[in-house]
Amino acid sequence: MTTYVEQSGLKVAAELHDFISEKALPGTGVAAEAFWSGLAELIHGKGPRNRELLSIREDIQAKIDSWHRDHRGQSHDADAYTAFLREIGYLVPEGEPFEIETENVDPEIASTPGPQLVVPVMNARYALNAVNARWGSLYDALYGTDAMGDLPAGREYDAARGARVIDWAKGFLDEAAPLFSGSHRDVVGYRIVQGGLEAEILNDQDFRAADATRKATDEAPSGEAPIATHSIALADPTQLLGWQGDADAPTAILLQNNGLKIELRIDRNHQIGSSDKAGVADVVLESAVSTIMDCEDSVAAVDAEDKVLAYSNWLGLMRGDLEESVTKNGKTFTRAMNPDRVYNAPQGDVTVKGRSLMLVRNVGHLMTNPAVLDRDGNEAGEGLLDAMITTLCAMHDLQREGGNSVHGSVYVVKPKMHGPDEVAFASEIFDHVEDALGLPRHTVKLGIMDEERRTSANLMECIRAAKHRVAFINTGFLDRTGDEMHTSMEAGPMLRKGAMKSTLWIKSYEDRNVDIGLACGLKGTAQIGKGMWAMPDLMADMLDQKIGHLEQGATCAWVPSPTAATLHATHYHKLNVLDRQAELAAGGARGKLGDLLTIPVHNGENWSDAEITAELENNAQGILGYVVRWVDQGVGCSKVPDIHDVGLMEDRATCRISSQHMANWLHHGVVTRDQVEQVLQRMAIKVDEQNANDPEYIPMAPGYDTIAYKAAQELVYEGTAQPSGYTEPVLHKRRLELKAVS
Ligand SMILES: CC(=O)SCCNC(=O)CCNC(=O)[C@H](O)C(C)(C)COP(=O)(O)OP(=O)(O)OC[C@H]1O[C@@H](n2cnc3c(N)ncnc32)[C@H](O)[C@@H]1OP(=O)(O)O
Ligand SMILES: O=CC(=O)O
Ligand SMILES: [Mg+2]
Repeated sequence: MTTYVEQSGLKVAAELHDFISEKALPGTGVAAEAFWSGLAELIHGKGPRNRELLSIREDIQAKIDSWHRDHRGQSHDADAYTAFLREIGYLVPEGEPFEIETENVDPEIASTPGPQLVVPVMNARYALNAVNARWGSLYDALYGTDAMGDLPAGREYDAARGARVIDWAKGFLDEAAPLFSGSHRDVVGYRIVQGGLEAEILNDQDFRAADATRKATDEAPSGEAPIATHSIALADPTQLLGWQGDADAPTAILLQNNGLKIELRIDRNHQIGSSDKAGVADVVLESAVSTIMDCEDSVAAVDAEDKVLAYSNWLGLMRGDLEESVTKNGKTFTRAMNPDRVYNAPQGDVTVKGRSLMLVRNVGHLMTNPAVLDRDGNEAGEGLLDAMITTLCAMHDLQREGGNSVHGSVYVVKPKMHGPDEVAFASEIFDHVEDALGLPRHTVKLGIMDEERRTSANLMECIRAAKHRVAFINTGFLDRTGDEMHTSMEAGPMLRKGAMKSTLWIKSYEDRNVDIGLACGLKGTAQIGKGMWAMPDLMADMLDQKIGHLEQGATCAWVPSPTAATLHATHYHKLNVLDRQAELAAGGARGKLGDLLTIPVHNGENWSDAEITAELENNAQGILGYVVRWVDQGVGCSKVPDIHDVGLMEDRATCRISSQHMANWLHHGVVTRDQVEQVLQRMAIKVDEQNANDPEYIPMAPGYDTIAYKAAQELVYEGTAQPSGYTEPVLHKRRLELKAVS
């Protein structure tokens, strides 16, 4: 039973009340009375509009459903469909061209293309790891993953594999920070001479003849024995930003390329450095330039207890004092936030950020939460709570030097908004929050997730609706795929999930997002981001493919882990995104609205029984593997093996896709309910096996009546009725049920 405290007409769960009064408010200068009355006004003042926007969603969806039912059996008339979407207000008129006017944006967002990490904020261990993932070891990322094509064979250090890592990394340095001539592979020592980097390379006679431009350090008179070494500068000497240690024997060298930093760590006593010609012990890359601390799809937060954990961790990150005791490989240590890094430089010391720039993802407009009840006893809008409380917590950062934002901004990512009115509403919420907390107007910057079809279709107007706040737009293609299916649920059976990647709508969606972002002046002020790499263990594939996001013009793209951030960072050294954006802008818009509105229903081909079963099994396994941890253990993001045993990142958005897909095929009779139930049961056995080593695991078979199993059934069987196809209502309800019985 939740104990509530009466406050300004609200009922606030006691643990949330204590958190706000004792932890979040002190030090902000905001009086308790001002906070609670501001929250009450927000909930009572904006709650009705919030509910109205949700009912507009339902109303529009009902009209689209009817249109498809009325046109069933006829060939699709794209013009009539588009006219209908305009008539019902799904498509709104586009206004005059404009440019965003967001101010005080930190360079990590405005002008430094690089990886963006996402992390469940309720997991302090991971969140701290994420904030420290601003810097990551390239050697470790290459050695410990399949990035070079294979995995390490055992736990002992494999020197041959180590040599391949070093060779890869030095080849990378030759591209990102080339020497005037020769290769980093041949360097036997680095030093700083007159503020410039000099790389020592062993002489050879041919080299001397071939390269008259090099600088010899101990040049021997002509005719005498060959000199031992000669020094070579960087091809672009301005790439050197600083160093640590003596100029003659630096311990670290800081380089920069395309706005991203690279640190060579030099230590001839280190296990790796001692066997390296140049004493290089590691190549450390600036990796997660920014990180989204996620209160949304990667967490399971259903009540005050959960929300307080999420808010406490965010507060600790904003105060800079979050710590967690971590036990790893038999050792226990305290994980805290890394300090900034200081280097020598010709013009004095250079300090660079040691931590990733943090954004916080609030929840969208849909859910409510029992942590606070309004004056009528209804649960408060969770998005309203997040807005007020995450901003309050971020005020601790605004009041200290050397924290997260050096420009006095708070970065909030707002997901799952449908169209410009909902974006305008989000901006109004933050107007209210700023007034209540005494913050200057537009302190809070907004990241707009372009992940619902009505937002993609009206993206320019969505950006205009928050033009003083927009700090990013991002193609959340996972939710977007779920919404694609739900919006056109009545149009017919959808393509197989894997085929969605090569559809016309998705290409147009990705292109248009960049086109519109550039046209609205985001370049140099705000991020244009792309989606998650959802296969955390397939790093070779990521290295191969994710550069595509930069080619598409994205200044950041999501990665699931620090290691992925380090590897993805190498892409930003290979391709200068700001140049690419200039090229794309000059080429004109590519994505077409007509293509965006094509519906990915299957084209009449006959799927074999085996294909249908494979599709069902894949989806069922993903749902069940995710739901068992969400409902039974409160884990909102998991790595779940698919039917090929590839670990996939599953969160609420991927669960939305799988459940909507199954619901769609069931709805259109591609499969029967019996077939679905058999597959769910078969996959439940498999998921039970996969979790056999987890002592806290609650098996689903042979009863198939656990709360988690029922959640999976409901997500599928009631899938067509879920608002926008979201999984939150079912997951929250079932998790609360589980919490109540345990
Ligand atoms: C559609 C969307 O909305 S996408 C956005 C939501 N998704 C996410 O946020 C994904 C975030 N990623 C994750 O949660 C995890 O990487 C998972 C669940 C995918 C995999 O987690 P695990 O199975 O525990 O990963 P694995 O065992 O390979 O690695 C664990 C180590 O990596 C670290 N790690 C993994 N993911 C992250 C992360 N996102 N941030 C920081 N550290 C991380 C952990 O701290 C841990 O290291 P430690 O022992 O030193 O603490
Ligand atoms: O939030 C991201 C997505 O892909 O959905
Ligand atoms: Mg999403």
